[in-house]
Amino acid sequence: MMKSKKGILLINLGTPDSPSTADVRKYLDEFLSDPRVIDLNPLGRFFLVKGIILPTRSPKSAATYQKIWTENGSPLMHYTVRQKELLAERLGDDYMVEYAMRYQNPNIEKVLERFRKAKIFDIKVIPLFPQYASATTGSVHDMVMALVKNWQIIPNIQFVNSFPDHPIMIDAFAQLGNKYDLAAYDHVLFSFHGLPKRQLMKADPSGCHCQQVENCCAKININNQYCYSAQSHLTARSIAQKLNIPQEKYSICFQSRLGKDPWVEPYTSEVIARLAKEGKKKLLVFCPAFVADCLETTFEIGVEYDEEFKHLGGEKVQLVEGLNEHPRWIDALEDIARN
Ligand SMILES: C=CC1=C(C)c2cc3[nH]c(cc4nc(cc5[nH]c(cc1n2)c(C)c5CCC(=O)O)C(CCC(=O)O)=C4C)c(C)c3C=C
Ligand SMILES: [Fe+2]
Ligand SMILES: [Fe+2]
Repeated sequence: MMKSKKGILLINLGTPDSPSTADVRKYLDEFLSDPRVIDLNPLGRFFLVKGIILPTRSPKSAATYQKIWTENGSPLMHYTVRQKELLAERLGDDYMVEYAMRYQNPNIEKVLERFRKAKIFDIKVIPLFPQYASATTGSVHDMVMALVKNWQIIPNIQFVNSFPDHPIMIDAFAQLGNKYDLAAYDHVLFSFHGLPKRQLMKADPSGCHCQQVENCCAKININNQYCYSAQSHLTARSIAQKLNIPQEKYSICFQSRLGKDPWVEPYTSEVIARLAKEGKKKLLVFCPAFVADCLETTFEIGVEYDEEFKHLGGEKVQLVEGLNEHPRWIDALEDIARN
């Protein structure tokens, strides 16, 4: 067989084209209409998204996006582009590296067409989510499969599922943490993006482990190996171990709850309130569900939770910046791409 280049496709979640209310609404509409994200019946989802969430959340989210928007645009977009460029430099001429976003632009269909035009039919899809969730990685895989299913030559696609304890990525998070004097902080938080509890339970093939066994996420086993929460715990434990943070000095929590349904616990806001009540003054917060700074880290943790903690008597919530362009993270991406 002729040797052609190998394709590497990095895919992140997506971000609005601009921080205007109209563009944010368009983005939220596409995102929240995905049945893997709002996993209700189609009619229920339609009324919830179009009738309730979009009219109320679009202007509010747009105001927040305006605060985090930089001269380079959305941080999530900027760092995804840089990650693609830096990875391409590492991989050299044997590879064609592209990036796409699951929602909005650049869309996956257009980018897959670039591979087809370049006659590249050996493609590795790397969703930029260290922990698997049907709402993120699952949705990316679903979309790629739907798009290539009608191609004459169905490409040889390798789907990366997750990499919650990738040793080089863990090392990258640890190097970022080491920029701070850990001894100067009263407590360390590992705050992950949240997920509705029912979506966790759907990832348990036994139906009798997740949320039913005490400390169901404390160890990875056959029933929780694809559980977003169990994988998040694994990531946090691995970073804490690498940084020698004792168990009593760190907590794992989940942020960004949307709607009234129960989401994975404990909620970051409640953990922060408890720590303030216990008299803790300085918190260091890692956000290891994200490989780039974005609205959910820069604003929600770095601004909103900092203000909330101060209001409750604390002094500082210090956000550890995202992996972004860190060379050790690019090492990890290179390893994932090559192996
Ligand atoms: C890192 C993994 C992510 C999971 C899991 C996830 C699940 C999830 N998210 C929502 C709703 C929203 N998320 C929003 C922003 C957002 N989410 C992620 C990642 C995960 N989401 C990222 C990287 C971002 C930031 C994008 C950016 O442009 O910076 C938003 C939009 C912002 C806002 O209005 O708060 C919503 C809404 C649900 C419902 C969900 C699981 C079901
Ligand atoms: Fe999200
Ligand atoms: Fe669990």
